[in-house]
Amino acid sequence: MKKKVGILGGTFNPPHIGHLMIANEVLHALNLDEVRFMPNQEPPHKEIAQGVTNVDRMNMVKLAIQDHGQFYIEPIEMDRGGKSFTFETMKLLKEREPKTEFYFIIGGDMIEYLPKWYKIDKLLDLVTFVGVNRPEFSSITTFPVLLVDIPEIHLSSSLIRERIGKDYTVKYLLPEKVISYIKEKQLYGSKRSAKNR
Ligand SMILES: Nc1ncnc2c1ncn2[C@@H]1O[C@H](COP(=O)(O)OP(=O)(O)OP(=O)(O)O)[C@@H](O)[C@H]1O
Ligand SMILES: O=C(O)c1ccc[n+]([C@@H]2O[C@H](COP(=O)([O-])O)[C@@H](O)[C@H]2O)c1
Repeated sequence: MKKKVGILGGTFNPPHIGHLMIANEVLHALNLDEVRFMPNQEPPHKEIAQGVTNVDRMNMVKLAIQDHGQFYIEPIEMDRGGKSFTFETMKLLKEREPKTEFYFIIGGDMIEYLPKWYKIDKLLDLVTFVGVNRPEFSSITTFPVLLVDIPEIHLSSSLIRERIGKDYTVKYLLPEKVISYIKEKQLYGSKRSAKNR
């Protein structure tokens, strides 16, 4: 039997419970062997908020996934310079692991963006896209996307960055270990002495 691997590509700035939940939902819905969290080096379509290094994003993802036996990190985009076009990445992964079936997991915002992805038609030959619903975005698309219905969570890394910047609570929105890392490194304008977590 072929190995079935989910890939959750993202900027993870920072990783939050939405990411963990969608990865776990898809893992079980499609009976995957594992899900790999794949932080991009340079997102093709947006700027990375300042003050956070690639190493910080990698470290935060590692901390976020460490308690789940079927979650792994995929460092391939961090190991390669330049913009992280998914087509280039998946071509490389397919060369390395020709027998693996890859399922690329995306939320509603990325489903809407699919027409603009680099070499999307060729990418569709390399992966099966798996879409999950996300509040305020549509999952309707003319592209072949396998939809997995998940409990919706109205949460984003942007909201977490904004709250931390205002010293407002983020407890339960991301793993405690990631919150401690953010405080320790004083990311997103957080202060070590912050009263709220
Ligand atoms: N709450 C959510 N519900 C469904 N999908 C999500 C959710 N949060 C993130 N995703 C999906 O996870 C993947 C990685 O997302 P990303 O790391 O960019 O987080 P984000 O919360 O969208 O970040 P930002 O607010 O900085 O743009 C994307 O495919 C995105 O659609
Ligand atoms: O290859 C592309 O053209 C492309 C365009 C937009 C997004 N992606 C990838 O989609 C994943 C989710 O993106 P994001 O912004 O939600 O972190 C991440 O792995 C991105 O590199 C890829």
